[in-house]
Amino acid sequence: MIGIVGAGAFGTALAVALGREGRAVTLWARDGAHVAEMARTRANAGRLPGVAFPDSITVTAGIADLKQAEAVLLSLPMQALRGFLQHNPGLNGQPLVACCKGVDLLTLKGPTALIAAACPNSVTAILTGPSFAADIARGLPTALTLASADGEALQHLLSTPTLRLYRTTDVIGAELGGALKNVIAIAAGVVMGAGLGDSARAALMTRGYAEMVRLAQALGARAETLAGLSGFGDLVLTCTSAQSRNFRFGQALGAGQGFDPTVTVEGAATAKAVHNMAKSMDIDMPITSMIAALIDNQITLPQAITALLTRPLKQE
Ligand SMILES: NC(=O)c1ccc[n+]([C@@H]2O[C@H](COP(=O)([O-])OP(=O)(O)OC[C@H]3O[C@@H](n4cnc5c(N)ncnc54)[C@H](O)[C@@H]3O)[C@@H](O)[C@H]2O)c1
Ligand SMILES: O=P(O)(O)OC[C@H](O)CO
Repeated sequence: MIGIVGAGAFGTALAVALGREGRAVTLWARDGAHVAEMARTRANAGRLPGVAFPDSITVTAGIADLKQAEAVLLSLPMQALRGFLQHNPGLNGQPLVACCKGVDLLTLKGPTALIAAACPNSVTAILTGPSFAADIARGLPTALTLASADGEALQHLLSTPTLRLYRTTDVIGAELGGALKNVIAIAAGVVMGAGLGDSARAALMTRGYAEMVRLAQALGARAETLAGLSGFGDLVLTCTSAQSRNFRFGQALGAGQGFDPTVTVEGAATAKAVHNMAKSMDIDMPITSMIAALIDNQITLPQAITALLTRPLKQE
């Protein structure tokens, strides 16, 4: 049995994709009423409308029901992961696969470091890469990165004919790719929302990628990991699709409009965390820092655009 923590869009989509292949999946959610509704309707109308649960999915509000899982996928928003782990020490010892993208604002740790700190007896991994929950749930072809010190068994456990997992041991590179691209996706949304055009977005994505690689390499990641699915691949997807919540949040910011605060926008907190991290390491991340300042209302949109366009001319 595969355990999944978090019945949001992504956790539910993974449950459906794996369940459709006949694999037994237990999907945990914290809210008993939500679990009861999913059990009754065999769907998660709030997060993944129009997708029926295969028979092999069981839903539960009891975390102990995941005790026998071959692996537990943690599909929670990044800023909720640390608290969840603190309150559920019983997971220690089980293989734990982070499915979240971001950096914890308080500790400046990524998901696998948080898991390793809370559950030192667990094998840890991260599943990341370009994938919208709705696409996965519809059975559309998707390729992801599974990063772990030794992820071969997990790769086979979690791959399906339409959900193809590529394996790497560069955990830090894979998780930073997923975390940092969300910040650049907000910036790409700002560019489009402010009406600066497709050429400006391409420039932003390219310079954004340069700063992603700069920080990741300084933290020990391999540049080729950033060039793969979890970095470049996810950057392209998220910066160019209105399916992305990070992109849509940026669009609203750029257009001076409000945005539903209940929608998960991982890049917002991660922008602040990465800005703090880069500052302490004396690494230049102008786009990320601009987005952090913009979200915090420390600068206005015209000021942000002017600051980026008037940076000293330099070699590419
Ligand atoms: N949605 C996608 O297309 C997609 C694709 C790839 C990766 N991801 C990643 O998956 C992670 C989860 O995103 P999502 O889209 O499923 O978000 P979501 O907003 O759809 O769902 C988040 C779920 O987590 C639950 N939750 C929040 N705080 C919790 C807590 N403290 N304890 C227990 N449960 C809690 C919520 O009730 C909700 O069910 C994010 O890091 C995101 O970047 C999402
Ligand atoms: O909707 P977003 O912006 O959280 O993006 C979802 C996934 O990360 C895309 O790979």
